[in-house]
Parts: sequence; C-alpha cells; structure tokens
Amino acid sequence: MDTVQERVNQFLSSTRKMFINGEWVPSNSGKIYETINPANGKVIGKIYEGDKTDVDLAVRAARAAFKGPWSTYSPAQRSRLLNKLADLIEDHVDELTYIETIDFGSIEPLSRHGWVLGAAEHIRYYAGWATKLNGETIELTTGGNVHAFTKREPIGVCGQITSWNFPLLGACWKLAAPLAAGNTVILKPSQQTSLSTLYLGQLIKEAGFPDGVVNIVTGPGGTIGEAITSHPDIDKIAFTGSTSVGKGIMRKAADTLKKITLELGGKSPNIIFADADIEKAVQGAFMGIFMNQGQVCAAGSRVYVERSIYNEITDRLVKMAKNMKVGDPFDPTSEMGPLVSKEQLERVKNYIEIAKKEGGRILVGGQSPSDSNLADGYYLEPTIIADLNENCTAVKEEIFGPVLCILPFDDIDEVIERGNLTEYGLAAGVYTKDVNKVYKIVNELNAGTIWVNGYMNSNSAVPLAGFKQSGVGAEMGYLGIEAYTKTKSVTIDLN
Ligand SMILES: NC(=O)C1=CN([C@@H]2O[C@H](COP(=O)(O)OP(=O)(O)OC[C@H]3O[C@@H](n4cnc5c(N)ncnc54)[C@H](O)[C@@H]3O)[C@@H](O)[C@H]2O)C=CC1
Ligand code: BAL
Repeated sequence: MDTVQERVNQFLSSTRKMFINGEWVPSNSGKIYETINPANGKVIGKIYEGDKTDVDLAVRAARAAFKGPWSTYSPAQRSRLLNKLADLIEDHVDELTYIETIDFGSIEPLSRHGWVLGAAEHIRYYAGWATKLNGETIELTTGGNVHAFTKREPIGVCGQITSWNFPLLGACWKLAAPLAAGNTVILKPSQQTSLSTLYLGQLIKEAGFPDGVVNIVTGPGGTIGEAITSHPDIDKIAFTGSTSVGKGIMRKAADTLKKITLELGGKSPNIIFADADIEKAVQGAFMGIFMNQGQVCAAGSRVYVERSIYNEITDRLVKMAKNMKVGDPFDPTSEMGPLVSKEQLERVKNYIEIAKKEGGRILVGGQSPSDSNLADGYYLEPTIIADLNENCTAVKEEIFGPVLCILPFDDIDEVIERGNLTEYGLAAGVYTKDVNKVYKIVNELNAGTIWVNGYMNSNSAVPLAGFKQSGVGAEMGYLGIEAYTKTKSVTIDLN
C-alpha cells in the first residue's frame, strides 16, 4: 500500500491540467507555472497556466451545463451530489491535508481539521439548503381571483476567484452555495496555492457532477481573473482577496452589471476589558492573530486592552509568543508554519520596519527565526508591537501576517471610536463579563461580525459580511446561498 506522501507525489509527478467540461486539459498556450513549498523554497509542482481562451472554453461548458443537464437535477439530487463530494473529501483527508500543508504552509493539524474537514462540513451545510429554497405566496392589495407568488431561481454561470490563505476551504466556500442553488461554476484558485483545488477537481469528477458544472481554470489574476471578471457570459462574480483588487473587480463587473460578492481585507479590533475572563481573553487575542500565521482576513490584528490590565495582558501575550514553536508545518510540535511566499514574508517584514520608523516598539519577534533548519523557508517569529496609534501604518493597513499591534484604552466610548477608525469593517472581538458593554459594542462597532468572549468562532451557518471596505454581500448562512439565487415574481389572473 502506498503512503500518503507517495500518493501525493504521484499526483505531483505530472504537470497538473485544468478541469474544463469534465476533462483534464492543458492550457491553450501550453504555458506552465511552478508552485513552491514555503517551508523550504523548493518547487513541488507544475501547473498549466491558462489565459482568456481557456476561460472562454470554461464559460461555454458552464453555460451548456447550466442550460442542459444541470437544470434537470432536482434539489435532492444536487444535495446528494454535494454530500457525496463531502464524503470523498473525508475519504481523501490525508492527501488533501498533505497537499495543503506543503503548498500553503499551515501546520498539519490546522490543515486537517480546519481546512480539509472544515471544507467537508461546509459542503454538507449547503447540501442541506439545496432542498429548502422556497419562494412565497403573496396576497395582492387589490384582492380578487389573482394568484401571485415568487420563485427562487439560480443566477447562472458564476466566476469564483479565491485567495491563497486556506485554499481548499476557500474553494469550497465558493462552490457549495452556488451548486446547492443550481448554478454552474468557473473556479480560479490563487496561482500560489492551486494544488488542493485541482485535487478537489478529481473528487468532483468522481462524485459524478455532470460535465461543465464545475470548471477549474488556473493562472495569474491579471489574465484569468480579469478574463472572468469581464466575460460577458458570466452572471455573477465572487471574490476573496485584497481590497484593491476587489475594487477593480467591482468596476469591471459594472460593464455587464454582474452580481458580485466580495470578501476583502480587514484590520479587526479585539477589545479586552478589565472585567474579562483573562485566561479566555489572552487565548483569544493570541490565536486571533497568530493562527495560520496571521493570514486570515478576520485576524484580530489590533488588540485594545483596558489600561488597568494592559501590562499584565501584554506580558502574557509576549511570553506566549516567545514560547510559540515556529517550525516545519509537519512537525507535530510546531504551532506556526511559514508564510505563504517569499514575497509575503518581505511584505510583512517591510510593515515591521515601517512600524519601527513610526515609533513602534517590538516587544517580541520582528524577524525570521535563527534556526538554520528554517533558513530556506519563509518563516517569521510571532511579532507584537506596542506604542503605535491609529495614524500608524501597521495599525491602519492589513498586514496579513503574524503581527499584533497592542494598544491601551481608558473607556468604552474611546475604544469604540478608535476601533471604528479604519476603512475596514470585517470583524471585531470583545472580552467582558458585562452584558451592557457587550450590547454597546455590538451596537456601535461598525463591523459585520462581532465575536463575544471567543475570537474567530466561525461557522458555516453564520453569515460573514464585511462592512465598509471589507466587502459586498455575504458568504455563509442563508444569506450566502440567497446570493446565488434570483427572485422571479409570477402573477396569474384567474378571473
Ligand atoms: N482579506 C483576505 O482574505 C485576503 C487579503 N489578501 C491581501 O492581499 C495581499 C496580496 O495578496 P494576493 O494574493 O496578491 O491578493 P489578490 O487580491 O491579488 O489575489 C486574490 C485572488 O485574486 C486574483 N486576482 C489578482 N488580480 C486580479 C484581477 N485584476 N482580477 C481578478 N482577479 C485577480 C488572484 O489571482 C487571486 O486568485 C496580501 O498580502 C493580503 O494583504 C490576500 C488574500 C486574501
Ligand atoms: N505555494 C505557495 C508559494 C508559491 O508557490 O508562490
């Protein structure tokens, strides 16, 4: 029997093709790109790089499937296929975990439980919704023998663009809801972490989805992403990534008035009051930023601590950061792996340098670990910076790395005002035992998600919808599937 590593090596031994109309095909141009293991900088696989012509083929296949076979599938059949896909993800948990860990760099337990099994769970959640999408009957104000009702219909062909931070779960966020609602999909993974999405393509085929229902086109955002965004026969775009690219997508999508959902950046405040359960608050503040190397849109990257406990909380967080084991993501003792790429490591280090110039005091971290075994990887020590304020770059901008800015505050109105001093509005956290403070924070903080006494407590059933420049529309929950439907009103005159 082959080992997991041997099975994955077999998968990586050939240049990975794109998945279009149920077939594995090379790109029209024949161009290829490489993907790198961020733990050691070595090439782990080669992938065909598509262009606009490949997107055209994928859109044609998706349109044909939407009009043809897929439209004949009942909600229950769609639900069964999604559950079958979730079963297959669970059956292949070892391979997918391995791929996610070598291609992206999350520590193995997080890849397994958070990203792979979480992806299966997410698909099952939306498999349940497939059979529960109803319209409504409407009583007319005019009365009479006229019957009016609405029905929910799928939107059509959806262009789904994902980011590199937890790529498999990200892909399943972009697949499950549209498929449950009866749409077809062109999926474009980030070129930095395409492998797990391509492996997922094999499982989609094995599950028995009709050809063309899911298509995977690989390559850079500048070509594939642009081609998807401007394609006249794509009806909806969903995107996860940087706010700047999200704005460009919104502008482009306007040309054909595509429906859009955007899940963008964040600079989320995590607020700890002196009356909090300190143990819980410290854990939440720590994992809120250092989980996944801080490469999470909702990371709690600004921790505000009430002044009377500021020194205590800071000392505890610094101690935990000093003790955190940064290392090979496959080493079971590692608590944090490498950043996704050299470019990302440099970008994050640049933010740290700017923070120093702007008066920030590095309490811990700020550099790559000294361990020579890690020298070829893109590692960074967990970093905590004090003495900054909301005018400083590191407190304002999304760093997307393991960098925490810690700031003291004196009262609730002040912390709400400072928490809201950001162009983002994705998430926020609050730790307190006082329900009045909870309500005030919930009402006055301008963020789409607020976690109380437990940061990053995410669930497929709860909508994630960024306020301000953190997004448009929602993913997850009922809103996440409603976004993939359109409402048709029907009025029948029975007189
Ligand atoms: N908030 C979030 O969830 C994320 C934020 N980011 C932020 O963005 C920074 C840059 O990371 P990138 O991977 O370069 O993010 P990005 O926003 O450039 O890329 C995200 C996805 O969009 C695609 N894309 C890029 N340009 C496009 C275009 N013009 N049209 C359509 N699609 C396009 C990419 O290929 C990728 O699949 C990170 O350092 C981080 O700060 C990145 C990923 C996720
Ligand atoms: N696989 C993540 C790093 C890269 O290929 O750019």
